[in-house]
Amino acid sequence: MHYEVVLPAAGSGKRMGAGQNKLFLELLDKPILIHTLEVFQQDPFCTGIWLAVKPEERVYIQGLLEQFGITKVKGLPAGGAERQHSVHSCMKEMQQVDIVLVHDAARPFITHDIIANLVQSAHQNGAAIAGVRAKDTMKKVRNGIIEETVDRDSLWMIQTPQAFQYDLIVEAEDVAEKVGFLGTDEAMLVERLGHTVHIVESSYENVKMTTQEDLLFGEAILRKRA
Ligand SMILES: Nc1ccn([C@@H]2O[C@H](COP(=O)(O)OP(=O)(O)OP(=O)(O)O)[C@@H](O)[C@H]2O)c(=O)n1
Ligand SMILES: C[C@](O)(CO)[C@H](O)COP(=O)(O)O
Repeated sequence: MHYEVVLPAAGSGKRMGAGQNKLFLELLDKPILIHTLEVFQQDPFCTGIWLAVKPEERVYIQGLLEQFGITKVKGLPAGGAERQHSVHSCMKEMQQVDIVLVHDAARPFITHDIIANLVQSAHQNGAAIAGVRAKDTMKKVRNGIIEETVDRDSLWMIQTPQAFQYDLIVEAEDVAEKVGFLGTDEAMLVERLGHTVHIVESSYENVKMTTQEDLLFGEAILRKRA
């Protein structure tokens, strides 16, 4: 089952504190962005990549694509103020396909087997997202006081990729924009339409490079996989 992937890469990396787009930081030998792009460049079922970028970074990124032989990129639309807007800008340029994956460019350790499971589930069910079971006890806190301990057995830590049948994610993004709804992932936009979203068990290695500590974990994963 073929798919196209949307990679939002237009963030500011505030929590990383690198003073630049965190996706340009190198893990061992190349930028985080290239590690992520190479997964999809090498996946035979990926027929196109859409990269949401900051306009001022477009030329630099185009240079990286050429340097590392990333040839599947179909477009570099301008990202928006929020991650959701960056994804939507790619969806507005993408032509009809069967399955669309949305994947944080800041998650370079996704694997082909998890992608394949997500694509298959989205093909069968309409929507499927990556996640792993919560490892810590989770509690609701208000004003520094524990309000509720949430049953951990039903809690998952949600990741990307998030896979959707094309028409479903287009409708969800368009409706969200129309009503001004802002979610922290694409699944929220589909859930609010009343559509079921399936979970596909992912890996604890599929970590999002968000803070400095994540870089240490990331380089350890690369060394383990070498
Ligand atoms: N307006 C935005 C915000 C985020 N992203 C992208 O969405 C992914 C996940 O977002 P996050 O990890 O939060 O990245 P940043 O927003 O850059 O990080 P921070 O919140 O620390 O500033 C990243 O690949 C980031 O580049 C994007 O394309 N457009
Ligand atoms: C989409 C996501 O990666 C799922 O966990 C997460 O919500 C992105 O959050 P961010 O603050 O935009 O990185």
